[in-house]
Amino acid sequence: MAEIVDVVVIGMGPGGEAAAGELAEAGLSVVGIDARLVGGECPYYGCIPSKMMIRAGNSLAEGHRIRGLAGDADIRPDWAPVAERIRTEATDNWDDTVAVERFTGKGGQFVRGRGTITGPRTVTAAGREFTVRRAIVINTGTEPAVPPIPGLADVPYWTNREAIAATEIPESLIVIGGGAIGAELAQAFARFGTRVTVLEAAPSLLPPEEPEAGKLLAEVFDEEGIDVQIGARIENVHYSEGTFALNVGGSTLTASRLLVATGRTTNLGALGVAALGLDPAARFLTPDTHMRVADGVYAIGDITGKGAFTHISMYQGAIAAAHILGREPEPAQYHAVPRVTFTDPEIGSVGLSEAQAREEGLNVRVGFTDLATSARGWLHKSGNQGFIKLVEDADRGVLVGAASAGPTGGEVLSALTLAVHARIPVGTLRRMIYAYPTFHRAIEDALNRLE
Ligand SMILES: Cc1cc2nc3c(=O)[nH]c(=O)nc-3n(C[C@H](O)[C@H](O)[C@H](O)COP(=O)(O)OP(=O)(O)OC[C@H]3O[C@@H](n4cnc5c(N)ncnc54)[C@H](O)[C@@H]3O)c2cc1C
Ligand SMILES: NC(=O)c1ccc[n+]([C@@H]2O[C@H](COP(=O)([O-])OP(=O)(O)OC[C@H]3O[C@@H](n4cnc5c(N)ncnc54)[C@H](O)[C@@H]3O)[C@@H](O)[C@H]2O)c1
Repeated sequence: MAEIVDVVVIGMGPGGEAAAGELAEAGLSVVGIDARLVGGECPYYGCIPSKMMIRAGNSLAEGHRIRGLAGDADIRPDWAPVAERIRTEATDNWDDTVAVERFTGKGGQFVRGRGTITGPRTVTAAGREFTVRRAIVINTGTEPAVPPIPGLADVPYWTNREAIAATEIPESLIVIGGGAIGAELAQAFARFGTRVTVLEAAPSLLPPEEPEAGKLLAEVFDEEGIDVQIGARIENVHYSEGTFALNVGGSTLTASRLLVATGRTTNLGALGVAALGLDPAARFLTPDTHMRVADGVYAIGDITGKGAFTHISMYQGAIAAAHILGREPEPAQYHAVPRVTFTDPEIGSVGLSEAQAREEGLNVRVGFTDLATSARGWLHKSGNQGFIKLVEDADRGVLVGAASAGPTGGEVLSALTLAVHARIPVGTLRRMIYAYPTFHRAIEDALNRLE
């Protein structure tokens, strides 16, 4: 017999967990369903533990920068504290008891299992059937995508999940994919002494970002001894006795570990979206500005294809929860989505790239400045690589996109995100006073170079 509740949240990623908690606290009867861990990819296999690895790797890199700036240092990397921190502080040994209790403490009911939509208002999970009075919220996220390279499916490759859980540093690592995951993890492992090769099929690292970002990262990786092969065509993969062998462009590359970081995949068919009249073969669900994909059905997070970032999941979750509660949330806007790849230098960007702005037919002016030649970059010296790039819609006199690469590129991005989000006139940005000698003062230089 179906259990009648107000809301069912299928998948408890960051936005789903927050929305389910908010709805339960507001007094609705809420069932949260997750097949794996409450909180989703970010706390257990993504943002949080990967940034712990990166923080540790960056501290090693800073240690190496002592030479030439402040004397000498004897750096001996040790992965053990990183693995321990990830196990105990980040993931509770991949145990979500605290998150489950946080939700049930707000009055929610948690069901561990795979949720399937069986009708416009019904969901099944763990042998139970739920009928909703108000809403179904879909926050099922993504799974690592594995490309159809001959032999790959038969070898014990890592995805981000195994890489994050590594208790020992691999002697050598081949990373397939030089996107956000591949670039971040490649550099983190390399800084602990792993010999790393990155194979990227596109003509640059981080292909959706400005080409200057991919070029900069390739230069830095080269300086750090990371082998980067762009335009890579992997013919096949073999594995024998602890060694992976990849045939790439006529030569054979070997390593003790192989990380597949080639994007993400979804499975709307298995979720049962056909029962809602939606296309089960589609890759993403396309919500309206209040996150509805059908009457009484909301979708949030990576599954919406609006940017696979925790901040998008949280943003959309808050809108969906407010709408379900009958409030009038501001419609979702995506013209100023910020993103930061936490390599060193960090690569931050917001809004449109130059190429996207030109594709949209805008009258584009671009301002570019090299961070290393700014006052702060020059005095920072070692580790000062970076740039600011601004993309202006010259007809409206506002920035529609910007990129900020550098030691604190993600933090400098905040000013640029505000400018794009609030459509602040370029004239106003030019009249602003930029503190000397900050990294963000380079924004003023880039503004003066708009042409
Ligand atoms: C290595 C890595 C690093 C990252 N770093 C960052 C970062 O620094 N910053 C950032 O903003 N983003 C980062 N991301 C992306 C970020 O993790 C995701 O965008 C974020 O988790 C939001 O995803 P989501 O809300 O769609 O759900 P997810 O986090 O993907 O969670 C979905 C949940 O749904 C569950 N589920 C799926 N199907 C079902 C079903 N049928 N029934 C029940 N449960 C189901 C899953 O078990 C999972 O718990 C990173 C990702 C990775 C992999
Ligand atoms: N700091 C962050 O915010 C952060 C960090 C990690 C991940 N993420 C999110 O997670 C998503 C997934 O990350 P990802 O790195 O897996 O995906 P991605 O789409 O960012 O990068 C995948 C890369 O793999 C390449 N590729 C695909 N097939 C290939 C093949 N056969 N051979 C060689 N290269 C191939 C693609 O050209 C692409 O550059 C990202 O899009 C991002 O939104 C965010």
